[in-house]
Amino acid sequence: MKVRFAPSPTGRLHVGNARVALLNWLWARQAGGHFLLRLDDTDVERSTAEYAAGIEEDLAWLGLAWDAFARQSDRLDRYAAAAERLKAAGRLYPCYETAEELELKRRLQLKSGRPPLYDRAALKLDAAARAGLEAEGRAPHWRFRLEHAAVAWDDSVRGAQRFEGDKLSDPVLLRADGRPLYTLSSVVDDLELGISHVLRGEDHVANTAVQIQLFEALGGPVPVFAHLPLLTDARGQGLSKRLGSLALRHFWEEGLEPMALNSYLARLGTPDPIEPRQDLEELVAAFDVTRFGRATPKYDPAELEHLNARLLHAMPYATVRPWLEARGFAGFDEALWLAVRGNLARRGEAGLWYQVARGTIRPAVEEPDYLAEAARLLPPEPWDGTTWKAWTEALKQATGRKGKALFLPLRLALTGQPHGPEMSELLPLIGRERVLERLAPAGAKDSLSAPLGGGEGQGEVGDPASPSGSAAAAGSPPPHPSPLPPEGAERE
Ligand SMILES: Nc1ncnc2c1ncn2[C@@H]1O[C@H](COP(=O)(O)OP(=O)(O)OP(=O)(O)O)[C@@H](O)[C@H]1O
Repeated sequence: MKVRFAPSPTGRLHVGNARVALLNWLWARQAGGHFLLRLDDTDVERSTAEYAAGIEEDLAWLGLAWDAFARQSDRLDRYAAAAERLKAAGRLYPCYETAEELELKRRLQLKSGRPPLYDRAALKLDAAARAGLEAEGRAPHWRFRLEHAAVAWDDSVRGAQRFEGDKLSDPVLLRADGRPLYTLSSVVDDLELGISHVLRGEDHVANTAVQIQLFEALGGPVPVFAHLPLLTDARGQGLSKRLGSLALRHFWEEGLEPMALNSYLARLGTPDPIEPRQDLEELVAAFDVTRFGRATPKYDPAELEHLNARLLHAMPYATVRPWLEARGFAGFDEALWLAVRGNLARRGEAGLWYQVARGTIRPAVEEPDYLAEAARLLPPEPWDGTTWKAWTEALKQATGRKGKALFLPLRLALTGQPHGPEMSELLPLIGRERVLERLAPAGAKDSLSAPLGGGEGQGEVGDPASPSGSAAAAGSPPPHPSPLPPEGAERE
């Protein structure tokens, strides 16, 4: 099996493109086949090298490595050779109508209630008429002469498909300047590069009917086709690379997990539940092209956010460790990761908890007298998961405080945040020395005026090695407290 993902480098990939890329990749991996990345860059006015590089960057971010690479602009001689074969076989014929003439014909057809099909007037021209038109300075464009027979295929997503050849217009394959159109270049590539399965958006269904005849005219095998409905945005609007809608690049700039997007796109449009998956291999094992339905799937940002958080909350330390190390979080060990991951909406927020447990923060000190009492009752080390309970129990006895009044000033002083991971887990990770410093920091009086959970120390908290445009990172946005236990609702 060999599949391909064939975007035009006319913009950055969007989630709809990513879905097609991912599903092709999964299909190939599951079958032990090959995945080709082909850049359809014959539209020289709109294709750019930057967009081509952007597509590679976006696919790399998703983790979709390609086994082979092709660029249509490198293969123009192949399309020209195929066109010559079609001409020799009488399947490609020259036409001389201008765009205005064609438009006029179209309008007349529509007015008289006929479908706007090309009337094949050019087929009736004899050699003298053609020579006359060329002498006028008209260069021909070339149309593929379709067989007026039924074209049918068994689509892996849509089921049985059938088009009548006489209800289709002979498509233009070569422009007047000799440049090939997509219909030709795509079929020549699929044939010559050995593509066995074509999975793409349903914007290509009508193309497929024509292309099947072209595959046959060029003497090659016809691939298996699968056409997926096009994804829309949350409001039901279509997506376009050219308009930059829902570009993948924004997802990675915002620090979204690529596996959250992969997990989402691999299930969207199927009746199966959308579950967070930590690696692509899990998605490969579960892939089944026949599960995808024909209804238009809507991209739901809230569902993706939720999935991203669920993915992080279950993420093994081994998965995140290289990323933590690359950011210079020395000593961000497994215990710390396990303590904080359940509070992350973005992995970049891990930097905040790194500073809480291993670095310095500006504690939000409220009620210094209470904190002084807390320091006095702080148990000696070694500490474990029971220390917090023992400490706060002693404080409760000594002060008569309970609930929010007992817990919140401690959390604020020790983490600088009103919310966060379980204090019983955090406390041993912060350690006695830091705890004492934070309960009675120098200049504590000044910090009383610091905004709650947002002291200036927050500026240092976060990712010490923020990516400078690196595609490898699941971004590192400025940290912000995660909405975890409601105030005063410590479960200790
Ligand atoms: N909204 C969408 N949902 C799912 N697949 C899509 C969507 N838009 C395009 N595709 C598919 O993505 C692949 C790449 O197509 P293409 O490069 O033409 O993208 P495009 O977004 O339609 O581009 P443009 O906006 O530049 O015309 C094709 O298989 C196409 O069918």
